[in-house]
Amino acid sequence: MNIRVGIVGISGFGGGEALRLIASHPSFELVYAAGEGSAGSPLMDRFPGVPDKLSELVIEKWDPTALPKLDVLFASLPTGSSAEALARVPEEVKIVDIGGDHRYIEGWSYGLADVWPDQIQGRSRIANPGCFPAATLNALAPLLTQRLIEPSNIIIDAKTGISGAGRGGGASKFGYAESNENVQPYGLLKHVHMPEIAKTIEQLSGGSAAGLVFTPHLVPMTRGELVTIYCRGTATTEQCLDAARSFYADRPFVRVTTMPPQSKWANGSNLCFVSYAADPERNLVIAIGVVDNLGKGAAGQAIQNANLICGLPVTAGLEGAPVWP
Ligand SMILES: NC(=O)C1=CN([C@@H]2O[C@H](COP(=O)(O)OP(=O)(O)OC[C@H]3O[C@@H](n4cnc5c(N)ncnc54)[C@H](OP(=O)(O)O)[C@@H]3O)[C@@H](O)[C@H]2O)C=CC1
Ligand SMILES: CC(=O)N[C@@H](CCC(=O)OP(=O)(O)O)C(=O)O
Repeated sequence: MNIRVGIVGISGFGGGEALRLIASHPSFELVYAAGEGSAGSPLMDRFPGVPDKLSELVIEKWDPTALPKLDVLFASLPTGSSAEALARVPEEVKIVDIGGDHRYIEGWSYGLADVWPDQIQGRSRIANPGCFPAATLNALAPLLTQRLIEPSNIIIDAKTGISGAGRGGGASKFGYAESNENVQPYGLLKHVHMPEIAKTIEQLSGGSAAGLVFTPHLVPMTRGELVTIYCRGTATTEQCLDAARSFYADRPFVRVTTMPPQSKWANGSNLCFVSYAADPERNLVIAIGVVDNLGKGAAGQAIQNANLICGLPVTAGLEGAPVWP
């Protein structure tokens, strides 16, 4: 079965990763590529390694009212620039928005695909989670649903590869000289991912996430993301691991490990690794989550969501092993 798909924002990091995954997807056929500055370029010029079957495709100027016949559109536009245009996409075209404009917005389902796939199946407007929420919420979901931690006392310390900031334009602040051998905290106290993390914590636990603290750091790697989450609770390490093993028993993309996971384990894949260490006497639970920011953090989870809304096996096109080293 061929499902006709398009990508807007294909020249960017998220769009490019969606292209890579769709190129080898068993059911998706890429028939539409769009952008702004890249419009008019043959796909081959932007991505010289693109498979032959896609070599004729030319990037079009993004116009939601001039789409070819499409079943699914992946939108990978800068947050803040997709809401108005996506509202004009015909109703019959399903949308997965990789950007941040539709998270917890009426009419859109929050696509936390490993946690609540049943809330995604059958929908046609999916807001993909941000990259940090993807790593964080997958690690926390088993603990919150089993009431093993207090939802109101969670501190997230996150590290991300530079590609998390996107390809950017000429004014990009993430050149080699600034980023290499440098660690940079940012978004203190008010990062844009706080609301979606807090809302999901509250939804999963039924309690308040009022004390949430989240501090991301840019580290000098291309891809990858690791979150270390400090929580209050009296569960043991084994109880946390068991809760996660049973929560993710039939979820192919989340691996529960006893060893603390490393960012490289997930690179190039849609996998998420979670692990836990707890000391009941100190009322302390540490949860760790690892994703590839462009995989589970963006395009991988977007394909997973598209599989769910198209009624395909959830693993279709996502079975490739991570890249290592
Ligand atoms: N990078 C990551 O790890 C993650 C990113 N995201 C989100 O995904 C979205 C895309 O991010 P990312 O790929 O990193 O960003 P990039 O900056 O790499 O790419 C964004 C692309 O959007 C296109 N674009 C910008 N403005 C317009 C417009 N007006 N019309 C059409 N196309 C436009 C640009 O294409 P052109 O070259 O043609 O101008 C550009 O290539 C963002 O919302 C981001 O926050 C989410 C999770 C993780
Ligand atoms: C390194 C870096 O800048 N990362 C981005 C997260 C990318 C992402 O998930 O963005 P959206 O929520 O906009 O989709 C950030 O912290 O904002």
